Amino acid sequence: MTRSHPAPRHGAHAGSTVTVRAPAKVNLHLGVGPLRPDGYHDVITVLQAVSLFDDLTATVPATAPGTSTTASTPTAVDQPGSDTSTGLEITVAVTGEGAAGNRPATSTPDVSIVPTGLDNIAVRAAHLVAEAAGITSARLHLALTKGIPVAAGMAGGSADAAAALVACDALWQTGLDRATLAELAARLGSDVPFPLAGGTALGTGRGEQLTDVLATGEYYWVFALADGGLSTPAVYAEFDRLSEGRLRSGPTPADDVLAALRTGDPRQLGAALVNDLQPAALRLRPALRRVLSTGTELGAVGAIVSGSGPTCAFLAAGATESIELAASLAGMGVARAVRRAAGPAAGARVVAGAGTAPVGPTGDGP
Ligand SMILES: C[C@](O)(CO)[C@H](O)COP(=O)(O)OP(=O)(O)OC[C@H]1O[C@@H](n2ccc(N)nc2=O)[C@H](O)[C@@H]1O
Ligand SMILES: Nc1ncnc2c1ncn2[C@@H]1O[C@H](COP(=O)(O)OP(=O)(O)OP(=O)(O)O)[C@@H](O)[C@H]1O
Repeated sequence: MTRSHPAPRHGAHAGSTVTVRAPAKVNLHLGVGPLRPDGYHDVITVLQAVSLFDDLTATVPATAPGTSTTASTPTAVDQPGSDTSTGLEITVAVTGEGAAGNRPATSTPDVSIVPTGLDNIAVRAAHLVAEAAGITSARLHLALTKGIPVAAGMAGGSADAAAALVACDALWQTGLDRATLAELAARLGSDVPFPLAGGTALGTGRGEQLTDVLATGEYYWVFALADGGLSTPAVYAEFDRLSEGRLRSGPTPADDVLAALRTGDPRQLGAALVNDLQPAALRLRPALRRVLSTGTELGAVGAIVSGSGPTCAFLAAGATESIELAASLAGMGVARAVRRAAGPAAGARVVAGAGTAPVGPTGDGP
């Protein structure tokens, strides 16, 4: 069965709106196996959601796409874009990290800009929800407020995709269950199921198969953001180049990180952090070596490239130490910007509009 514009009785009349907040991630362990025939790598990874967020507001526009205006703060930059490739008419506006014109002059434009057409992963997510629910015609405006740096190894696009899945499900009242949303998420990208779930989880397969892990404690992170982004496929390709000729079996298991998470001791976790993509990221961005050593010298109990980079993640011994570390790191001038965050944070959830749920205590940052 197909439906045209979702009917008012479903709550998706013009002006209906829902805002979903989704978290960034850091890989506490990223073991990478050899290249598979399908172009992916088997991984064993432990992911933690941290309190850097993207907010996605999905609205049924009151006016025709292209003529709608978007609310923005005086300093924000909007990128109106339109996807009308199907019966879905979707416009996108971006403010914050990755909005065009709002990035440092030295950044690489192709990976650091958030696209606003069908190539925006949130738009693709909306298409998947419509398809799963049998909706063939609808108008939608997606306003992204990005707090997660773009192409930075923190799964910002994946967070937006997870947010769009939850937002469209709520806005269109499609009633898709969590397992179906997780399945759609895995089709969008290896990292997408995780920001849907949040918390701390073990990822296997290409990273999309998640299992809960027993984790105690709260962890205080400091992130050193870099100018420009790194392309995830390029970092994996560099990983392949570096491992060429070496006999490699499967990805390294995450036992040390899992044991540390059970104790809740940040020092133990800091010593156990592993990222098999780090040598590749450092090869592509040699300057990150200095960022990592600076954080360690300033007292971080763990220092690692986040995912495919170029963000560097530092684990602090506690909340106070994270404030001191962030201030010192910012003062050293080795990073474009420094952000503090706590983990684990909650997964993608409605924070305003239909079905608003209260924001949890770990959901709003340190
Ligand atoms: C580096 C990580 O962020 C760690 O969590 C993820 O592995 C990347 O996940 P992602 O950005 O969602 O990646 P996808 O969109 O699924 O894949 C993009 C590209 O990254 C490479 N890729 C990704 C995941 C994986 N397990 N092996 C890969 O080789 C492939 O070249 C793929 O074409
Ligand atoms: N909503 C979006 N937000 C950010 N980037 C997007 C979005 N949609 C598409 N992209 C594209 O995806 C690319 C990767 O961006 P993203 O911020 O997800 O990188 P990442 O955090 O390094 O990814 P990961 O950690 O999952 O490998 C960008 O270069 C951008 O062109």
